[in-house]
Amino acid sequence: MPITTKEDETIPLIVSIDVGTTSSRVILFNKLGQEVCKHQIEYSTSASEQDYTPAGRRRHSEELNATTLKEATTTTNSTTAVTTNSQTNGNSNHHNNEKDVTGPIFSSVGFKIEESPYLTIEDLVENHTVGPTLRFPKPGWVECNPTSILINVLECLGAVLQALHITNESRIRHDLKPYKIHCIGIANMRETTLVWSKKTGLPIVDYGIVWNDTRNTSIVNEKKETTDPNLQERLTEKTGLPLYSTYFSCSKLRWFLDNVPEVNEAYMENDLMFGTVDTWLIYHLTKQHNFVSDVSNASRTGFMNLNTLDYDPELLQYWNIDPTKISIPKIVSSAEYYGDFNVPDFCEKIMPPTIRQLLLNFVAQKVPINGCLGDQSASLVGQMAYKRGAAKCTYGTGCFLLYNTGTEKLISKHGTLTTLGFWFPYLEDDFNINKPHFALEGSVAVAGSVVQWLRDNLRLVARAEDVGPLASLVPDSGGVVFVPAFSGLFAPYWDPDCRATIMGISQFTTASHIARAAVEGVCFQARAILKAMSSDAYSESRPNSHDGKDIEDIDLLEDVDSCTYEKSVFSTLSVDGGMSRSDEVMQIQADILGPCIKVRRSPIAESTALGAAIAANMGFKDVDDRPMWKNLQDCKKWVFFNGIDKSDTIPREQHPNLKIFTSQSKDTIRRKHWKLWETAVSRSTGWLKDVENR
Ligand SMILES: Nc1ncnc2c1ncn2[C@@H]1O[C@H](COP(=O)(O)OP(=O)(O)O)[C@@H](O)[C@H]1O
Ligand SMILES: O=P(O)(O)OC[C@H](O)CO
Repeated sequence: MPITTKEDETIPLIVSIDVGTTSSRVILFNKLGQEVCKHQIEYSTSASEQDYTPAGRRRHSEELNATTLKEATTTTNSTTAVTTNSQTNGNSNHHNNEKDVTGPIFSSVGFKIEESPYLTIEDLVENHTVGPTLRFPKPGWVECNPTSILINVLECLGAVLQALHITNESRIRHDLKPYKIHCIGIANMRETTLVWSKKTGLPIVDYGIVWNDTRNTSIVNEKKETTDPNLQERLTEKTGLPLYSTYFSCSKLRWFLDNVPEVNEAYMENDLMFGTVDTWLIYHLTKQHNFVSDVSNASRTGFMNLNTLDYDPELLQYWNIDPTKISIPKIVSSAEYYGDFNVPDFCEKIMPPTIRQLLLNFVAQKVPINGCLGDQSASLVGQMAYKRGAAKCTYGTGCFLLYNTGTEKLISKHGTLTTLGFWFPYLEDDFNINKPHFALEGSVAVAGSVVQWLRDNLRLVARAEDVGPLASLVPDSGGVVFVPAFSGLFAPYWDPDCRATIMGISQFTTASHIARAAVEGVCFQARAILKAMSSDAYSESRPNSHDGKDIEDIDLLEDVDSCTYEKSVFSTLSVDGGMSRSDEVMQIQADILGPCIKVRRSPIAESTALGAAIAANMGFKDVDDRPMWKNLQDCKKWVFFNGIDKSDTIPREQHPNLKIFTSQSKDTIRRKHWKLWETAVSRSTGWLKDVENR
């Protein structure tokens, strides 16, 4: 039975659901932005089958268990202590009690392994077959299973609710306030294209096409060749996107319609529903079956006009999509009521009884899903980069750098794209913060996925976290350059025909050189994006020239005499995401960027999930209903400064988990390496076309 208590006798929490490309997680956040409880499921890659159950869950070795538990215990104590201190207005006795009660249960890492049996899909499903969540059926093809995504989310939520239930019982026994969940926010990988039936709600085929899939290369190449350049320019102005990349949903939906008879049949019978992962989740996780997409996700479909924030008939027509034959989700803001949480029937049947009961109790509590953001927008919010000029870079499966341009839509002249950052309409009109905010985005298709490739395909390392130490065994890559273009090259190069290359190998080359070159390949792309964005931002602020020179001819990142930390447009790069956890990788990034930019690793490990929680909080129209924070400033005060009013009381640099990386590289060597990278890129581009023409 759910525990019922009066509102002021509870401590508020927000649930965040974060569906990444290679993992799903559910996190409970408190007012300090701390992870009170978390459960994560990591997916397999097809090259690592023996490490996974047939359903695609990563197997946990004894060794991994031991490490996780050790980390869990350490994190538990410190996390709980800070939480209690603020929530009880500094009552230290209370604090000590609470620490004892929650100690064994709460952690920010891997409590699940400690607290509940590790369930596999095979255990859950009787007569159903659920394939792996992520699969790579052919070169360049990346598919996800929409049903598995839902089940993973429910399993994560169930596990978290189970821990919360046990904790609350214990807290009540010890005369402590129980926790209460107020709302749910969602962050999700973007562009991934799913199609399902209006009649049944079930996927038409058992896969969605993931954002980094390149099966649509010929579609985009043909479109590019046959489209008048004036029209190309107009469409890019409307969408902010380089439409002839394989990246966006429009050409993926076109591929579905052209190549999968079942999808085309559903389209002809008006039974086809299209959506990205946000839409799929909200559709099935709300009682009302609400069919919506938040603006940040919709802006990645290639169908949305950034000027109207609605679908554009010309764009739909361009991709030959008849809107009368297909259901396309309504575009809504990032923070509003989307519906009350529900468990879809087809998932409920296959959940184990205890988890099912916990989920159904949760349904009875009518918890609203109130916030949704594409994951990169979510981490922009979670890093508190609300204001124009703020930037962040997230190193997950891919790497995504977003630069907040405020309410103004900036179209890049240097290869980055324009996207919708976030829209929180219920906030008070304070410097337009309640208006849609735009961002310039530099997207790198391959970041953590090259680490997975080294681990699963080459078996150079046993775990992702071993890559940094392996790469830093050598001082440089020994002349090796790795262009990790598994899915073509995204920003700022935009070449769907590029494929990954490793150049400069000699007998001197070791595994460490390859690992280092792989990591550098990601960091060089981040540098290329920063160079492009600096030029865009600089041209905007000083449109004429840079000391008489043409901006195109200047690498602002190497303008070391005038471009000091203080002067540079991007003096600090705020980073987060899986790969940023490695000190070695971030030092390599700082060395590649040089002295104009320092790398600042966020104290908030899960910025993306926190961003979704913030959106959910701001989705309550009435400020008095917002369970944790009154507005974004209030949120920053609690999350960054422990609720202390004067934000300068605790300098940000002294935040315990914050780490700054500065360049240790020599100017001449750094510049030489950058030239080598540019040469390698130019030799890798157009590879597929060259191969086909032979
Ligand atoms: N310590 C580490 N060093 C290098 N790479 C890492 C490390 N930890 C995780 N990764 C990489 O980060 C990725 C996972 O990051 P995450 O932010 O969870 O991604 P996503 O949201 O795309 O699932 C994986 O591809 C993994 O290889
Ligand atoms: O899975 P991530 O975190 O690398 O994010 C995927 C992006 O949303 C794709 O655009």
